[in-house]
Amino acid sequence: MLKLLTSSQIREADAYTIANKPIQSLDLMENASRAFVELFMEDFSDRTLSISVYCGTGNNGGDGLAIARILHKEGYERIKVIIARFSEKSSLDFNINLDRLKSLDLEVKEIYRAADAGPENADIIIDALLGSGLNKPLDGEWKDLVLWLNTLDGAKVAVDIPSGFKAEGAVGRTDAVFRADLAITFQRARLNFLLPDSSPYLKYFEVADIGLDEAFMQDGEGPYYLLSEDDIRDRLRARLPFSHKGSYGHALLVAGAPETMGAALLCSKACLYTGAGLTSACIPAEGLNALNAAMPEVMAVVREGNRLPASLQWGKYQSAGIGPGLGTGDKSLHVLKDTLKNFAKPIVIDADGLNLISSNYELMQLVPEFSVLTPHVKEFDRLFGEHTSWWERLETGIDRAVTLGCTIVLKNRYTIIFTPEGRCLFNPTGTPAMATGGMGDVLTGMIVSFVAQGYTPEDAAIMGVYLHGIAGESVQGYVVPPSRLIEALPEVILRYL
Ligand SMILES: NC(=O)C1=CN([C@@H]2O[C@H](COP(=O)(O)OP(=O)(O)OC[C@H]3O[C@@H](n4cnc5c(N)ncnc54)[C@H](OP(=O)(O)O)[C@@H]3O)[C@@H](O)[C@H]2O)[C@H](O)CC1
Ligand SMILES: [K+]
Repeated sequence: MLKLLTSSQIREADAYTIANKPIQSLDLMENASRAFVELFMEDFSDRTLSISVYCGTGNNGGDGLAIARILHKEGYERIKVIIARFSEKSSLDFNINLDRLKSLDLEVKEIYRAADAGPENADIIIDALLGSGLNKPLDGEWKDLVLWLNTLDGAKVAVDIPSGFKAEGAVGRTDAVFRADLAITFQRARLNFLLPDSSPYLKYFEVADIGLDEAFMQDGEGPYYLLSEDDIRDRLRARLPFSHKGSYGHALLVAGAPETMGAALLCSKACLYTGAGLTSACIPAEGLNALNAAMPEVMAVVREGNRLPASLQWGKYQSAGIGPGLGTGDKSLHVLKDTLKNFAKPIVIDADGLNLISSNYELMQLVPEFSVLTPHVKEFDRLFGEHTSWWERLETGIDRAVTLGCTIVLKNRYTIIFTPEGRCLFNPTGTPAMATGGMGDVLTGMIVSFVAQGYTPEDAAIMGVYLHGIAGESVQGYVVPPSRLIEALPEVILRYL
């Protein structure tokens, strides 16, 4: 897991690296600028594109000057540098890079007011005005310049952080932020890049390694981490010789209503394809034909009149999940209550299971410790109250996971897993093509399956979320139908052994 850091922690890592490695601050700026250019060249390889680099006079601006110089060396022919002299101060490394730039045959313009900028019709606008040094919202000349840049047609690329964008903390709705198509950021993704509140200001980001001290960063304070494939390799166990279906657990999925049997079918199939030894679906009688026809491998536990059968032997299941397509009527409420009371082991709760708890919050007391709750944003807010920013949701998620002793999986482009110990893990896998109904049902089935196989609920959530995203990425196309994703699972999981 990569530790994710706040801007001030990255600045500490910067200072630590300079103090403890044989590297000067100017070299770090050179590293950062080279790393930026390497990634930039992959996206914009055409050397005839016109590029305007807008620089402040701090170190973000210093990066901009170094980037302009390196791009020139790389053969980009049409580079212009515009320096915003809106502050009397300038950093040492900025000044040195300005001297280095002056020896080159490049157009450099210094402006003292936003109104002096332009005309501008460059193909690419590089924003090196302000980076991690931002300490207040943009106003005055800065704001005017950024608002004007936002009106231009060129592709917009930010150095490190779009100017005016808060890398962490609640992102206020403001226009005074450079609206970047791409940010090439240094060393670690910024926390707010991973939250939907960044979407008006940033379409994509890439991370450039600039050589900051990794051990120092990993030891930093704070609950935020980014999952990586090593986290799956470290957890996933091979299926052993002489193992049999009993070795991989029996999973029970309490799901479906006559009109929403699809949800029950998807989560049961995902459970089966993720490797549970046995999968049983507890479904309404009306869905029995559908289950038998669609999935001969899955066994049925039939709910007549939406009542759990008295014969249900709870003890024979190693894991259970409840909620997909269950409905929110009174009988579904009884089914949920009985399941929570009788199963009495960590359980995966999704969709209508969560909606029922939202409207009957006393049920939360019945939720066994170490259970996994898998809300999307609306379900999260129904459960824990309305939020005005995703940053607030991060704070709530950490707090509730600890107080409830549960893992909470807040589903999104970068799904966030809050663990009972108070960690907050961002998942990088998945694609926007996965934004379609039924995806959540699949994830639930996967997590239940991993719990059945003996993984802890927290590990099952980590593996389920990460592999769900990888399986989604493996299906090519404009949209990923959940049933196609499920079919990719056995092969995708095998890659991580
Ligand atoms: N470790 C790294 O990640 C490295 C980062 N590098 C680059 O350096 C910047 C950070 O540079 P820094 O000089 O610290 O800060 P900025 O360039 O972002 O800002 C400069 C000064 O601007 C002032 N400021 C802050 N907010 C505003 C505002 N809203 N309006 C006007 N002015 C503002 C502030 O100075 P004050 O004296 O006014 O407080 C800033 O100090 C980082 O983003 C990277 O691009 C290095 O190149 C390599 C290592
Ligand atoms: K910037």
